[in-house]
Amino acid sequence: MHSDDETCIVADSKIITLSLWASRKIVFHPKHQRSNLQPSELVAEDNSLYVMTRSSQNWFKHGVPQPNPGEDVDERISITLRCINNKKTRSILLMGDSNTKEVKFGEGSGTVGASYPGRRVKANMIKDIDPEKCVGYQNVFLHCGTNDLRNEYVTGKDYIHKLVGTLQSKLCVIEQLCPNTNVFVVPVLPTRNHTMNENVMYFNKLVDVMLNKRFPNISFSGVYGFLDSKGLLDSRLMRSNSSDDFIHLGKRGIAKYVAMMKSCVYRKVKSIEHQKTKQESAQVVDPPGGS
Ligand SMILES: O=C(O)CCC(=O)C(=O)O
Ligand SMILES: [Fe+2]
Repeated sequence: MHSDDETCIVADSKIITLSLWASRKIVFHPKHQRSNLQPSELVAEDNSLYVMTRSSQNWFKHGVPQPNPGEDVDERISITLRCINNKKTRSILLMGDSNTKEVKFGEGSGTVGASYPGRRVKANMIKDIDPEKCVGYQNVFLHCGTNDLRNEYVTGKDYIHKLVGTLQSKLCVIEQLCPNTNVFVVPVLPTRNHTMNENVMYFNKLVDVMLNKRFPNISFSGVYGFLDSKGLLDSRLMRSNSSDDFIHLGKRGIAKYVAMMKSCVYRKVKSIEHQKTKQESAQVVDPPGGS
């Protein structure tokens, strides 16, 4: 039993298997204990195709059971087609509020660019983060927005502690579903509203502590280049056409945000490659069987 979950397989792609010459049973087993999914199976007939989603690989293992000893079965061949992208180590899923809406993935000017394929998924509040959407991406950016921290919602420090608890439980599920994905939590960008900023800073501080304690591999950085000398969101990075919008990034701000994401991914990919090379050369140097 196995999953087709190699990192080079494109996240939203289909995996297609063509069966020829004979039929076989294909079995599917859930991979995670916490999931309430049931095992299932299908018969792949001669001259048929069956299709699996890439993300189903994160939930199920599949396989073709061996014939019983002495059982006489016709020969079968299967051909499996997968969509591969060699830039996959740089694939990005960006999940966040309206401030991430203008981040455009794809090719051409004003986009993230073809070297970093990906997509943006809306999550206006922390409760809207959908861990299943992260599967298949090598890099996930969770952009915590200000919606949860609106002055009218924040009833006190307990409320902010609870929010961080919700974020922690979302991260636990992401960790389980996508153990090999690099996760980046982007701190909430301070705004130009002082009262809101107090809540933002308190939330960011708690998230920092929670990540250090529970998820030491998750990166949490990227805000400070967006602030002016007073610690407020730099007005030059904001939308210029509306004076009462004290939250949203404009074109320049979005470009800076995209550059920040790309540099986070680039540095992470390089450090993973570096670690791998170090491990490989250690294996070459080590005498077989150890000392
Ligand atoms: O032969 C089959 O139907 C399964 C093939 C398969 O799982 C694979 O090639 O990854
Ligand atoms: Fe497979």
